[in-house]
Amino acid sequence: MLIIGIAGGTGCGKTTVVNKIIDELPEGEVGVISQDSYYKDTSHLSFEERIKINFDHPRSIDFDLLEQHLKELKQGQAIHQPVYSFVKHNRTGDTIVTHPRKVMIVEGILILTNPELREMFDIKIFVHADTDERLIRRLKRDISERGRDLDEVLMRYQTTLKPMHEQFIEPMKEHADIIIPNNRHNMVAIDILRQIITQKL
Ligand SMILES: Nc1ncnc2c1ncn2[C@@H]1O[C@H](COP(=O)(O)OP(=O)(O)O)[C@@H](O)[C@H]1O
Ligand SMILES: Nc1ccn([C@@H]2O[C@H](COP(=O)(O)O)[C@@H](O)[C@H]2O)c(=O)n1
Repeated sequence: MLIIGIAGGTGCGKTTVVNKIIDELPEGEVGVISQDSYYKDTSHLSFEERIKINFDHPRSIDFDLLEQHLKELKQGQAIHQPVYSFVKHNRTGDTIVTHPRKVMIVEGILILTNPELREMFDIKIFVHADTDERLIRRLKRDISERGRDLDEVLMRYQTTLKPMHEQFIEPMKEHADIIIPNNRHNMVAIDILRQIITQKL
């Protein structure tokens, strides 16, 4: 199994890059684990308490479960990946059965901050897009898909997104094997990745 970690700030285009890689490789060869599925269970908190959580800090992620699941996949076992709701700010209680594949991609803003997880990646990728570009994309996406409004996104941006990005995410470029510039759609980078993956397989 080839394990690829794809990190980068919110809105940089991680999910988009992952989907393009899936499109480029034979069907059924690629599986995906999203860090978003591993936000800690917050069922014990009220909604008002949940919205105050700093979702851009590594402590908001259940890295133990993420690591355990990746190990199980590596051993050939299927896992139950939690389903996360950005509207409820909590896991839904549902899970998706994720089967081991020849290529497993782990994507998320903070996945390179965890040393144990980092060790498990055969290839570490950092997707880069400029800060203003990411904020514009985030605004559009969170308003259309995640039930947010302008004030919510901007408040979160100023209080947690920007400072956490500078403290935890941007420095992780140092650990990356490949940095993909993604201010515009970058099909050349996807093609190079496809070649690297095919060669390694
Ligand atoms: N290279 C790009 N150029 C323009 N828009 C993009 C690009 N990559 C992604 N997007 C858009 O930006 C938004 C956020 O992208 P997404 O892949 O969800 O980012 P991430 O997973 O890193 O948060 C989506 O609406 C997506 O369609
Ligand atoms: N309840 C939540 C949980 C997370 N977020 C934000 O999601 C971002 C990470 O997801 P991407 O798909 O953008 O990589 C992160 O920046 C969190 O602020 C949220 O808004 N609400």
